[in-house]
Amino acid sequence: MTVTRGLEGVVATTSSISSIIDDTLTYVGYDIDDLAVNASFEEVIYLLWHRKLPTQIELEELKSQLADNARLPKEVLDHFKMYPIDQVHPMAALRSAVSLLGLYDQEADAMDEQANYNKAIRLQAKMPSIVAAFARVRKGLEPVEPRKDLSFAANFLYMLTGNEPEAIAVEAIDKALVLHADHELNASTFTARVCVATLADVYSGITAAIGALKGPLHGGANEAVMKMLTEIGTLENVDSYVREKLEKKEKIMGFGHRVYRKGDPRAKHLREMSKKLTELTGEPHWYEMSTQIEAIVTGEKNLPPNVDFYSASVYHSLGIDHDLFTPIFAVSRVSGWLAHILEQYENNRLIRPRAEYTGPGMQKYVPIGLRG
Ligand SMILES: CC(=O)SCCNC(=O)CCNC(=O)[C@H](O)C(C)(C)COP(=O)(O)OP(=O)(O)OC[C@H]1O[C@@H](n2cnc3c(N)ncnc32)[C@H](O)[C@@H]1OP(=O)(O)O
Ligand SMILES: O=C([O-])CC(=O)C(=O)O
Repeated sequence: MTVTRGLEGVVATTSSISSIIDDTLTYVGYDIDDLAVNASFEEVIYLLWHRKLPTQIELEELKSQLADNARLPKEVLDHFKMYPIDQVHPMAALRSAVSLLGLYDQEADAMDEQANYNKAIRLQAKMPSIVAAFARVRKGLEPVEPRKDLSFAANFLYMLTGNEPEAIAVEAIDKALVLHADHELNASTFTARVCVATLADVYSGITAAIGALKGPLHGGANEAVMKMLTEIGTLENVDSYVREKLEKKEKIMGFGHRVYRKGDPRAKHLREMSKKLTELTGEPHWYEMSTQIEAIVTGEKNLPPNVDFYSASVYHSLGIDHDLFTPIFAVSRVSGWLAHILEQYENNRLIRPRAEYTGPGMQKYVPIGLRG
């Protein structure tokens, strides 16, 4: 047996959803640079699920299906009030709420194509409602009902704050959602596919994927980046902080990638947004600190920033609580997870690799009374 640690370079499936070749990311053949500038998140959802861009009529239909399904069942909202609110990370709340949603979906275990598509719509529609409602309930505020006249991105911000968001904030969130939507066989998507390849239901797959995204080596890195920026505090502290960490062989969050070598093509869009938003909020130091960190880490380790690095200062500039950064990633990535789950069901085979055993050789059972 040959063991490939972390499955690096192992090709575990075929997929027609997204690809990363020579540091270029495409969704269904469309370059992420093109989509980031031109497409709305709703168009991207359609693209990932149908492998084609929607016509105007198809887009309107998807938007109204999402709007019609955005309300949360009362049971989920009531459940939030039972959580030990001070200790619960919003990713844990999201993971639990998605699992709970499955209990109230009468089609939860139906496996036909239409039922699975219906569940995809419901989950995509309800994820931002869960994140926004939890964020409010934990502050003692009432959840805000979703509106049918707003875009997906605008509705999310509206449910979070209770106010109609400014155009610049909607533009930033919409672009962030487009950029995070899918990424080939990343850890959380692989988790979702492994889970549903047992023919488990869609809710199980998404619950598992949220768990995988939560870790700081994956989606949790965006929150960790903001923690680092806050700890550093000022431009003057950047140099010593970063060099000390590198000397101690500690990781700088938001840098490095398993697949990209020259750089993550999504990072430049978020860098640009970070510059614009931090200037607008009168806090350019978050961007300046970030670029200085980038210069040191790239210079010393030849490690470029990944998608999580500049998204931190973008979300911070929008006034979003730091522990909601990863849940926002999930609100976007659920579109990719769902596309992969539907693709897995279309041509399923159980995913079951092997492990090379490194424990002791054959041993004889010793009754408990005779053990030393
Ligand atoms: C959406 C996303 O999931 S993007 C990734 C988000 N995660 C992060 O930003 C966390 C920080 N980055 C990392 O931990 C890694 O780069 C990962 C997890 C993204 C990729 O991991 P791997 O492909 O397994 O690379 P691995 O961790 O083995 O690193 C290879 C080498 O680069 C170094 N390295 C990798 N990332 C970093 C980093 N961020 N800071 C400092 N050194 C790093 C490692 O220490 C290692 O050095 P060594 O060979 O001297 O021991
Ligand atoms: O692909 C990966 O390993 C991680 C990543 O960048 C993502 O999921 O967006």
